[in-house]
Amino acid sequence: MAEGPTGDARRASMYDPARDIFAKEQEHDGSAERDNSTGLDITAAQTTESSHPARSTTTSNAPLPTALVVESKTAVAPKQNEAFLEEQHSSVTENSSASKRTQDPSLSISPHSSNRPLQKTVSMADQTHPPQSVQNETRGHNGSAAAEPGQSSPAAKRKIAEDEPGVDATSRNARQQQPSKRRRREERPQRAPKREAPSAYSRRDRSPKSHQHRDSRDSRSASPGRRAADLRRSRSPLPRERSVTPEAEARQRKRPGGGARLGTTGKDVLRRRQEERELAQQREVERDLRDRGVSDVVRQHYNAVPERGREWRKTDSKIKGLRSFNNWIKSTVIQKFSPDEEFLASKTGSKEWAPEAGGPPTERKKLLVVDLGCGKGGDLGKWQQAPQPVDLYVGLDPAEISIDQARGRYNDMRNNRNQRNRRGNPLFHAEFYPKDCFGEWLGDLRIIQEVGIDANVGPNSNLMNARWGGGGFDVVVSMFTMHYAFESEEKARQMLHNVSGALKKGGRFIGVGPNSDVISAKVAEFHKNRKAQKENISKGNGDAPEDGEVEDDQSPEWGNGIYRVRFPGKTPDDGVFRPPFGWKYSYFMQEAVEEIPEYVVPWEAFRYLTTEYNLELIYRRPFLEIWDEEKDDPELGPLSERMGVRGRGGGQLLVSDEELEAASFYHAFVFQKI
Ligand SMILES: C[S@@+](CC[C@H](N)C(=O)[O-])C[C@H]1O[C@@H](n2cnc3c(N)ncnc32)[C@H](O)[C@@H]1O
Repeated sequence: MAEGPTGDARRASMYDPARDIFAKEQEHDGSAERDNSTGLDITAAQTTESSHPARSTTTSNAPLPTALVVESKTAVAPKQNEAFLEEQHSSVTENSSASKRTQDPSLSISPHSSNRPLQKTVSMADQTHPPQSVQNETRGHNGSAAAEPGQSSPAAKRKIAEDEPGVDATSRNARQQQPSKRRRREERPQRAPKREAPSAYSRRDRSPKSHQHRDSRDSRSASPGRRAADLRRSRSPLPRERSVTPEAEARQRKRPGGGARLGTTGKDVLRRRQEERELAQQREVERDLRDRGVSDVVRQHYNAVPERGREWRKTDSKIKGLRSFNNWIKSTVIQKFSPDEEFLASKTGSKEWAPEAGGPPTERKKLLVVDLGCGKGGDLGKWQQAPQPVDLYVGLDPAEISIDQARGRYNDMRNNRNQRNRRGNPLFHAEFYPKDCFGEWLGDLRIIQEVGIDANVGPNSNLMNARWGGGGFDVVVSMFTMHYAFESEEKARQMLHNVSGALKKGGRFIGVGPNSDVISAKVAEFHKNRKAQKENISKGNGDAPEDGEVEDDQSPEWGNGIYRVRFPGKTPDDGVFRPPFGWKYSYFMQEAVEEIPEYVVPWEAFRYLTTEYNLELIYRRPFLEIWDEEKDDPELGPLSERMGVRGRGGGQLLVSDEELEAASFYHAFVFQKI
């Protein structure tokens, strides 16, 4: 049996399994009520059509940068999506009165969504957005100063003095009566803790003017004077967490003896609250343990996958065709979507500089990239070849051994005498950390803080604080990792909070992963065939069933000699995964992974969630369509030959039919932070 939703975080617009909707929570009577302003109904009526996937998808009608708008003619999406995003659109506009928003902060809609219709359902083929130049902004800095390492407390030092041999009690008393130097020092107002120097990445100003200077501020090329000036600049503090609970307020108001004046009712209330708090803590611990169960399996699995080296992968691997194909797809999305508008504009001739024209690459603004689930660093080379040079690459993954291997790979690249890429760009700076990117906040990593991450994103974000916010990364990337986030709503939201928080406005979220349309179609087909089989048998046609042959508890499974997908339990007859979280299946692929648990990422639910985090879809394609569209591109075509996807000189495909079938399980997507 596939697991149901496991997240129970209290947030605006949580998935409500009882009613199969994303509903806003209203606290006034203690019960969750649906708020139509953003609620998303996935009712039975709407989903009846979804078992017939339509060749259409939805996209917002917000204008996009020309260079980044890529029209999809063929992305497959269940029709259900049209209905529920349509509903979302109408309910947002119906309820968008400013007065309502101000009265109830939980209903606040992001500046973007309140200024324009949030969603419109259109076929991607119909997309004709006017260009929009996403303005680079000067953003507020939210990096926080690191605390100084702790020193031993004055009390502890006094205790040591008391125990000092050779010091008699009288002189000790005398010493204690005199206000000691130490005491006087303690009584002086404390100075603010010393701030640590920000890294070169933390001060990257996003105003166009400062672009000219940005690279000179890089720690590796900055002049001492400039760096000193950088260090002198103060950071804006993170918005302080306010005491929001009644208990916290009560604590602040409390005066000596106040407790005695509390009546029995007051004490009962406090006791009840205390019990509630303890219960909530206990639930949190239980949830942590449960989540850690699956995460540990995944982490241990990837830690155990051997690193066999490039030569083996290119020659001896039984799935070398598939490896090459998947790598080419990743390179393709990196090449197409990592550059920013300014860089693309310069390539199309509206600016003078272009790498081919011989301008030094360091004059250009370089990219700051964070890779969620970087594995063993297999994509480092792809980033090194990115058209717009990368300044910083941060690789994160919960598998510590993989992180060590990624770091090793990067060090090998550094030790290579020829570090420059085909375009002459130097090797970027990279850092690697073990991190669960879907269960934890990325902002507790120092390098992420220094570049910039804004906690104030998502459905609960506060408009006032949002003005100051904004992450500092140009690109967040998730290559074959997001399916681990859909274990629960809480994890899916944590992932999006990290992604949106880390991205600056206009930044791109690039990913590849299993395509739920393929999974839904396979599951629906499985149930259809079984139904037909049962009907056939009950009509007396066909052979009598073997014991357990047409049992209800059978579940879908498919694949071929190199890959296999297997659901351990019941699946929806129509292939529509409701609720959208926790649908576990096992995935097996030759050499790459043994059977490990993954979770369906129901595309429409994911799309809906992204809108709550100001992420706008700009591209989505199944892998095989990417090949069809890009294989003859003047750069990507030859790249496919160099990468061993096809023979030299436009030769034949070196990927077997079984490998292509395995590749058809995946799609690529790109969102832009708006
Ligand atoms: C199939 S590998 C992909 C690795 C790499 N992105 C690539 O494309 O080669 C999946 C990776 O996701 C990582 N992963 C699993 N759970 C994760 C989590 N909670 N946060 C970040 N990464 C995770 C695994 O450790 C593993 O390295």
